[in-house]
Amino acid sequence: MDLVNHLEGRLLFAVPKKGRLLQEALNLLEGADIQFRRENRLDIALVKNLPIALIFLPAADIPTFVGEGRVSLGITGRDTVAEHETGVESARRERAESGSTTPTEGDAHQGCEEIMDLGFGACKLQVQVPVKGPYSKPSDLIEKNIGTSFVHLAEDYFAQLEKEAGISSGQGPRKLKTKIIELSGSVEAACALGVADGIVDLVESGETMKAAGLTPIDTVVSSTAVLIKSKHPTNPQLVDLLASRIRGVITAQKYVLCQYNVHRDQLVNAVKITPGKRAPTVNSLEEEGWVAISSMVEKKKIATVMDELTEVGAQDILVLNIANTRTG
Ligand SMILES: Nc1ncnc2c1ncn2[C@@H]1O[C@H](COP(=O)(O)OP(=O)(O)OP(=O)(O)O)[C@@H](O)[C@H]1O
Ligand SMILES: O=P(O)(O)OC[C@H]1O[C@H](OP(=O)(O)OP(=O)(O)O)[C@H](O)[C@@H]1O
Repeated sequence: MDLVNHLEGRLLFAVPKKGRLLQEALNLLEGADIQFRRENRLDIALVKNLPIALIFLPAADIPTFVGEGRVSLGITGRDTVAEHETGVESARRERAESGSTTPTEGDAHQGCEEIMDLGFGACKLQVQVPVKGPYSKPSDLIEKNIGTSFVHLAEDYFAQLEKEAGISSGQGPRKLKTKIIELSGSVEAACALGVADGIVDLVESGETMKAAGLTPIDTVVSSTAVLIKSKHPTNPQLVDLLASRIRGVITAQKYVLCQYNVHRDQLVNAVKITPGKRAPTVNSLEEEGWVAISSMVEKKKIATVMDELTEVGAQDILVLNIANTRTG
């Protein structure tokens, strides 16, 4: 089937085609009951149960498609959104300063709006230097060579440093004294191979940089995966519906339901321990003086909460996983 000709009337939703965000993004789509089958080697998949087409794109390109309004919705890293928006802004500024009338990427750009943090893909874009080297603070790298895949964020960062040091006359790559070298991957190898004095690259566990003999000296951006939308989506109601479903899945993943019985004398203390998202549900038990409480609790806090409930005399404490939610 020629899928490209079946996109009419469908909301386009961009999903990372590979890499770190792919699996978690697919899990979210499944949780939101977005049903599709991706044919081998095809980067478009029609959704069976909703008027949506999924477009599988490199995570770094998704802000371009969404920002220009070609695709209405996307899942990508906040770092890629920041890089794209910074690039557009810098192109606009350069153009305005030069008085040029040649169209640039920024002309088609309406902008991306972040709908929500998706809670996975946490990483930091950091300035890294060789452990056994002469650089210990970011300003030591002014006028040096910097390797990165995030050229616009790096340019902005060093423009700011140069300004603070009283070296540069303003922003923009042409005025920068520090040399930003664009690399598309394995950025951590650049220092050891003599291409760069320092790098600006993503770090999660820190293992890659440690193995490459590098150490962080600053963080440029902290990132997680985000759901973004274009300024003028083709079907705003469907965007809201999908956002609501995805929010429900994320909440379900983040919380558990805690149920227990406690004596009415301890009700105030118990409610302090499990205040719930809105408020706990409290029901009377058939047994005189006792109540049954059920409340949503953040998964990461549940062990401590159970300890504290036990201390106030709670009994029959049960913790249940939540399959899905729609909460206020
Ligand atoms: N080590 C990491 N830990 C967690 N998230 C990361 C990590 N590296 C990257 N990310 C996140 O995942 C996004 C996609 O990066 P990833 O390297 O997986 O993409 P990719 O499309 O495979 O790109 P490339 O081919 O350049 O590696 C990044 O923009 C960032 O938000
Ligand atoms: O802190 P860590 O958990 O070790 O992760 C950091 C590494 O992950 C990313 O690279 P990726 O594996 O995507 O490879 P690439 O940059 O060479 O494409 C990033 O560019 C670092 O190299």
